[in-house]
Amino acid sequence: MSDILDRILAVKKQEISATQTQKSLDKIHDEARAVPAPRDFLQAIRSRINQNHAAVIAEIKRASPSKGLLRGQTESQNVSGSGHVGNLSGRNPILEDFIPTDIAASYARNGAACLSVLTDEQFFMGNADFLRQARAACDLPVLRKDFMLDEYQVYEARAMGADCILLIVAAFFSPIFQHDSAINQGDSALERMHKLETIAQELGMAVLVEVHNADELDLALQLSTPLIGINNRNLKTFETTLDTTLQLVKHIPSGRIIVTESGIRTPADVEMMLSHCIHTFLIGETFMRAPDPGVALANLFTTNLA
Ligand SMILES: O=C(O)c1ccccc1NCC(=O)[C@H](O)[C@H](O)COP(=O)(O)O
Repeated sequence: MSDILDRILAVKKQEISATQTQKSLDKIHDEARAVPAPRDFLQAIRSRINQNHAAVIAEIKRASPSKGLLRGQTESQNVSGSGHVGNLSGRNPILEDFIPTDIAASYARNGAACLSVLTDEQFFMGNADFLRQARAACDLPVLRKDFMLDEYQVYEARAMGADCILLIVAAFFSPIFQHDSAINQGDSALERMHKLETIAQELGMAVLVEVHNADELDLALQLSTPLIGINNRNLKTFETTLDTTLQLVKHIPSGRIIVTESGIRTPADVEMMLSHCIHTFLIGETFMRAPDPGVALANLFTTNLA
């Protein structure tokens, strides 16, 4: 296995097959159609920008492969119930703990356009319940942040309440997709991405397509979604450089909404992106490490768009 993405995708392959054994594609398909209608992710971004504000997709991420635990505890956490931690005597849950409802409400109060919630359990300590809890605690549209390869995961995303899915182009260039016929079922990378995009759109969800380099961008631009995420994190070294966004943005035609993802930490980072007309940001770690993630958002985004 060459990098973290390959290791994550190998686990996703197992998960997809195990989950389908428990719940059939037909059943998850029905559940996806039975949940309340999706919230408009694109409109939430556009409306913040039209009001002269940066649009922030604020992430709820308990841990990450690059940084380990970011917020909360690893033990005694109730992930399947309310999301609230038991036994808090002597500690301040807002300051110390990972409580998706509180984080989501704070993000909403402080001007986030949308939420992003990690649902991957093994590498990010995420959970589908975190998405459900966060969405129920506010009116913001929610991105299911996970590693999609298969149509089952798109229906599953909608069934858990997601309003947007993520398609990481690198996942479809990976050895596991390219060489495993059980996963690709004869589809090329572009064919599979098209299929997943179409299902998401039919279900009323938006699609954020994510790239790290020019080859991935070529493929992303063949999809119809206007939302193009440029991830500043190198998945082999975990280093982030905002230069990735600045280089790739030159090759994106007008009419797309560019989302700069990963490694945004300081007001200077935000100002630099705004000065290059990049108005949409996906930020996790900087907010997760702050005592109150929503207040950290408000403090990072103090200026209006020009
Ligand atoms: O965050 C990681 O370590 C990571 C490792 C491997 C694949 C993806 C990873 N992160 C997913 C993301 O895209 C970020 O959570 C998101 O862009 C926010 O980044 P940040 O603001 O740096 O937390």
